[in-house]
Amino acid sequence: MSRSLSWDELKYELQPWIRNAVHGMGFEGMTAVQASTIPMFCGNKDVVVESVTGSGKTVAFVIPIIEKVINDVLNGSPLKKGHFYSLVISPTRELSSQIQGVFDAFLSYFPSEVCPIKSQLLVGTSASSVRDDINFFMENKPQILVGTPGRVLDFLNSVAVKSASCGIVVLDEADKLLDVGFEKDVESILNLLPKQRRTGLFSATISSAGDQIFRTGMRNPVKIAVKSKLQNPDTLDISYIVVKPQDKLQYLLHILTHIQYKKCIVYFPTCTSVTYFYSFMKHCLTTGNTGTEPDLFSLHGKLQTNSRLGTLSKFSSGLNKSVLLTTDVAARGIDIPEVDLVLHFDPPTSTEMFLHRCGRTGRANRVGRAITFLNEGREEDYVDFLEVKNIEIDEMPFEVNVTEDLSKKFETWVLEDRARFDNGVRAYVGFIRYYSKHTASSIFRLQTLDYIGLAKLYGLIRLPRMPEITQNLKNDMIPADGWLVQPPIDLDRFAYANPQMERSRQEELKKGKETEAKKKLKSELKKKNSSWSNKTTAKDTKGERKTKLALKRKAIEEKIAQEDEQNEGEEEEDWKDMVRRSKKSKTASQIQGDFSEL
Ligand SMILES: Nc1ncnc2c1ncn2[C@@H]1O[C@H](COP(=O)(O)OP(=O)(O)OP(=O)(O)O)[C@@H](O)[C@H]1O
Repeated sequence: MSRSLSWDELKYELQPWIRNAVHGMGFEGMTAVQASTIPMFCGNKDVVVESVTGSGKTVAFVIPIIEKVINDVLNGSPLKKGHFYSLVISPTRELSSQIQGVFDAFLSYFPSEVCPIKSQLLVGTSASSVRDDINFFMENKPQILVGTPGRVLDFLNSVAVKSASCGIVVLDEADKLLDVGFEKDVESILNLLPKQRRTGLFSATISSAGDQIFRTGMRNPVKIAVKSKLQNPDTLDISYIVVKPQDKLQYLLHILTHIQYKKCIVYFPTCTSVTYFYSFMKHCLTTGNTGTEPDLFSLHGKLQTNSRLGTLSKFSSGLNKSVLLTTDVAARGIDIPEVDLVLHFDPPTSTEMFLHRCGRTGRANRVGRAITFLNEGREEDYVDFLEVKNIEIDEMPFEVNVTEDLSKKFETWVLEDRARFDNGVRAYVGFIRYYSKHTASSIFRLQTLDYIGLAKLYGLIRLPRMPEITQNLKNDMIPADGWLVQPPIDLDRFAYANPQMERSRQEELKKGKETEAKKKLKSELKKKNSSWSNKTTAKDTKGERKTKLALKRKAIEEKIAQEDEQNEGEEEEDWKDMVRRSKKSKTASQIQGDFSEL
């Protein structure tokens, strides 16, 4: 998006009110992807569009959809009950809501006296059901629908909704939608739509969708790729910093409180790690009181839709320096112009996700910076790996001087509430599972992970028992009984701050102790019985030995008798002496044998 072209150069005649809209919205020129996509998609072509993050792909499909819908409204027969003209699918609720916002921004310029053009959002929320969506749809008669795959499919499956008039469909973040997880729903949606339709696939990383593209039922699609040699936008500066895992949080807090930025997004590996670090970071920032602390927000996929959308809107509109802690749920498509810093607490599991995360900044020709933390050791190879993939990355251009040691503060904070300890363990275990899913598996290896350093990063007081640790950490490196603090904590007395949770823990503890006592009693009884039976077996073996001895004695006596018969006149020997002699000779020969083998 380095150079913008005049809208006059567009090889398609836009409706006058759309020309007014683009200028009204401050889009003085068009971007390269808009210049190449709009004429194709407005003509009768199916399109597959790949262009770097923040290059204006949304407008590149919003204009053709509006053009077509208005054409249908003005020139076709009136839209029948339960019908709609177009559909946009995106992988997340946030992105769907954002896309609907772009439609509405354009449509606010449309002269409503002609005929109102409306859009409707279809995403799962606890506040509204599919039935509510259908009722709203029947009442408001929107021509344009935007939503996430699950809710769109449920909606289209209703008998009240008719898909026959849908003439244009867009899959935004198409590679994600065609990937496992969404692919089945998306395929079912496409099967419900008329075959004679226009289809557009859009993403910054569409090449990774591979053959899946051909399963979307497109007819001779035009591939539009707006790219330079690099996969990241020119205005986006990507750098890395190598740290010991246990120092990472100090570095993060230092960067967030010491460098210049307006809005920052920090990506964590899992929902649990977002919640966990959010609580501790909030604690650190509120007790820091240096006046440079940013406002902190958290967002992840396990939160209710309304709360997610609310957080995103507060983060976007806040006037203070703000930080959003999140997961990959907010990695694709989210467009918040003021975001000028992105931090990867850990690199994501795929290169595509790395590009999408970084691409939340440096959008639309604005300057942005993305920094990724790399754990000391093997992870440093990630730099070369990205360069091979045409992603330019340099060492972070400034020093971080961390003086404060957070470990004591973290330990005190964790010991205040057992729930924090539980969450820390959950976050740590979740991270290790996440780590095993890296596509660059020769770099991100479980075998070389610093399990103890990471446990310190997660504020753990004790290492959890998990196969990844026992298989990859040498026994002498595992601290006694897994304790990372000395003296060890009395876990029975480690309480939850929440009284209800503590009450049920106490009950469980009591029950556990009772079962333990019962078990002990049972095992003692078993021991008693088993020693009696052991005695019996001992008796048995004693008896057996006696019989064997008697047999042996009998054999010797017979032998003596035979020899006596043969050697008459020789002195009669006591059989006991003979036994002694034979035993002695056996031992002697044995010793001789042993020596000879030396
Ligand atoms: N012609 C234009 N001139 C200036 N800014 C534009 C233009 N078109 C779009 N923009 C702005 O560029 C920003 C990025 O646009 P958009 O969200 O569509 O990017 P994208 O290519 O879809 O990115 P991603 O791949 O991250 O989803 C938005 O803030 C949008 O308002």
